Amino acid sequence: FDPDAAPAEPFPLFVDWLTEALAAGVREPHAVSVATVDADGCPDLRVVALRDATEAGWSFATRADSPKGRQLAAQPQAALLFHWREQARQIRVRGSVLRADPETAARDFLDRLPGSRAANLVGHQSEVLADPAAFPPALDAALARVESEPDTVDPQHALFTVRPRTVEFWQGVPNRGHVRLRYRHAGEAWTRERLWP
Ligand SMILES: Cc1cc2nc3c(=O)[nH]c(=O)nc-3n(C[C@H](O)[C@H](O)[C@H](O)COP(=O)(O)O)c2cc1C
Repeated sequence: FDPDAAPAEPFPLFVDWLTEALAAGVREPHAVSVATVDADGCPDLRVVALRDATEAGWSFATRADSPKGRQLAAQPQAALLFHWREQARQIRVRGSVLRADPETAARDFLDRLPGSRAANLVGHQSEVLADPAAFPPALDAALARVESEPDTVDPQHALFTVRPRTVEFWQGVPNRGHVRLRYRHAGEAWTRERLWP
């Protein structure tokens, strides 16, 4: 990784690194950790699937009524972390979070495979499952609904975009002289700065 040859903005570098991760055989490079904070300021963290990435930001989908959905409604800030172990690389993104309009979220929902839509429609994400036997019939009912009403959209399906304020590209180096390049959005333009390892 030659930071002096890096582009002026972070998004093209993300695309380069993602392309290289796929070529290097990184498994599930689109799995990304998302950090949010709860009402007490306590961090929360989980993995989600990256749905899209553009100049405007990094997007993922979840239920609006899940803990992360509620945390983002109250405090629309998040951090993302990609860790590509095979390449000793990580990418850190921090920024404000924007929820997509219902039409965009509906398109994202209908783009999914039937099994994924059914699993979403079951709902109750992260609620206590007092009786595990309650899940299979709930999933079967949701699958039947997806089959009989294929245009059904889960109103709780939400698409969130993290709009980057900082993006850091971290390349591990065996001698510990890890190469770090941080992009910082300052006003209209991006600033690039090297960081001590
Ligand atoms: C590889 C992987 C991908 C995942 N993708 C998603 C996802 O795209 N959306 C989602 O809501 N949960 C996803 N999950 C489950 C979340 O990690 C988490 O368990 C769930 O969303 C509940 O989080 P919450 O209680 O913080 O809201 C994924 C888990 C893994 C391991």
